[in-house]
Amino acid sequence: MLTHFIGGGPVAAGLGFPVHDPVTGTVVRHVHEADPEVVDRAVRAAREASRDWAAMPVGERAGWMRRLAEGIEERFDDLVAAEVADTGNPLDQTRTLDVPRGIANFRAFAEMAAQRPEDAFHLSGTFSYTVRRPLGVVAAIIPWNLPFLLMTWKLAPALVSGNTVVVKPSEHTPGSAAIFAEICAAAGLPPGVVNIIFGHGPAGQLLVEHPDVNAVTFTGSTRTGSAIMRTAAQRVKPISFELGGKNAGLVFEDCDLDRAVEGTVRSVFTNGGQVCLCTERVYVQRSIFEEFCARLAARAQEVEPQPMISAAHRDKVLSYYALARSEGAKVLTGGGVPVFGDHRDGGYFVEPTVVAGLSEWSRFNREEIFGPVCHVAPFDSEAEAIDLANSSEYGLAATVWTDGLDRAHRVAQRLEAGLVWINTWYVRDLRTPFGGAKLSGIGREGGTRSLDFYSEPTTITIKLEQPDA
Ligand SMILES: NC(=O)C1=CN([C@@H]2O[C@H](COP(=O)(O)OP(=O)(O)OC[C@H]3O[C@@H](n4cnc5c(N)ncnc54)[C@H](O)[C@@H]3O)[C@@H](O)[C@H]2O)C=CC1
Ligand SMILES: O=C(O)/C=C/C=C(\O)C(=O)O
Repeated sequence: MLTHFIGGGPVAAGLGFPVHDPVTGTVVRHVHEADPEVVDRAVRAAREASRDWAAMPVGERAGWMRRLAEGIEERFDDLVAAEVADTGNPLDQTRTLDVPRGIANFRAFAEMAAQRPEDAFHLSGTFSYTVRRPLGVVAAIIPWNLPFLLMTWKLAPALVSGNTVVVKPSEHTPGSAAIFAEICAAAGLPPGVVNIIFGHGPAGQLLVEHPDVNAVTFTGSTRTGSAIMRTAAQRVKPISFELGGKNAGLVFEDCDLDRAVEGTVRSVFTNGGQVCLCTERVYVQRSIFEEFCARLAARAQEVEPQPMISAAHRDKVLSYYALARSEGAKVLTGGGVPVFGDHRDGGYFVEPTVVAGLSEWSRFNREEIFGPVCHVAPFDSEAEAIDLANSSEYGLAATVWTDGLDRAHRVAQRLEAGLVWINTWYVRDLRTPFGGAKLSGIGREGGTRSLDFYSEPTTITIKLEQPDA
């Protein structure tokens, strides 16, 4: 049974719960569930480690980040195997995206923190400069879709900024976090700097409400973000949220159609649509609408189905397929459950699906589905396309497909989204601000934005003696 990692060692406490393989539906491992005592123990361990870790020069902490990156490299295959077993994500994607990003996250934030200049200002006989102090103990609540990528995306900047951390991975995906605990122990990371507790939502809630937790970083659903915000509000804890999306793709008639179709296939179906950045609403200029739809539907039929994370999530996605039909949609392809005739029939698969014909105000077009599915609709003008894209309560990401340089920039700047990709999708530079507007989140992480969130500035102003004339 997987144990918590507290104060540098394993802690076997709390009841056990099973984790299922999404590909077959069978149990892959059992895990301890954190109870109030475990949560308290983890936060106390983090607090005890906090003073020495915060006092360490940033260059030394950056050295620890590089050692953790090396530890990930050494355990690369184990991490990939654990991640694939828990998530059902494609092996190739896990080898090229999820685990390599863990390495990149630690290396990138080590460099950015070590080289970061501080603010300094000179004003009429005074000199002001800013120093940054860590927040203390940070709670990191992680989802299941890209678990290792997202855990390390939060851990690296929090740690290098001098905070100690208690991580709660998703109940569906504890495996890679448990291996990361072994990596921390093998590297000799000071006990209590990283603590990992397992469990469901209530364990996360206990962590967020713990009086000795100073800040919360969360990626996941808007609904849970809202619950965490209510809890954190009681002690006015800083929060950083990356939440859901209902992302739009805009396909203009002056696009490279091959590139737009392939890019949309990627942006809709990657990871079974279980990435917050995936496109769920595609708007296509009317002159190319029929051709685009036919080509997208044909390509969707070639996409290898991927399991959803759980039976409950599969049922949720299927309920949206049913909803689309009941709302009067035309199903261009998919809409059901694939039959393989092998062990995968016990898993949580759904068919890659494209639908059309629904109103913008249908539930299907308003709510995040988080599956391999999109709705396609025509538009007539650039202004209408922008209005349609912005008509969502979410504002995370958008894609624009056009060969018109002026149009690309004009449209991108008018979209109410934290991230806009032009003629591409999901290209990441870790130095850029990452996050969303409206229901998609609060704040931005990435580069100096992460370092800002995980630290508190103090401005120091000194009166200068005037030099002798
Ligand atoms: N990145 C994203 O945009 C994601 C969106 N989702 C969406 O959310 C839906 C529900 O999936 P869930 O796995 O339930 O996502 P969730 O957002 O509820 O879970 C994410 C994490 O939050 C924890 N958590 C749940 N309730 C909590 C609380 N009250 N306080 C503190 N931590 C809490 C969970 O244990 C997990 O570690 C999915 O169907 C999908 O639509 C899910 C995962 C990621
Ligand atoms: O940082 C990335 O590259 C990806 C982030 C993805 C999410 O935050 C998500 O799917 O929730």
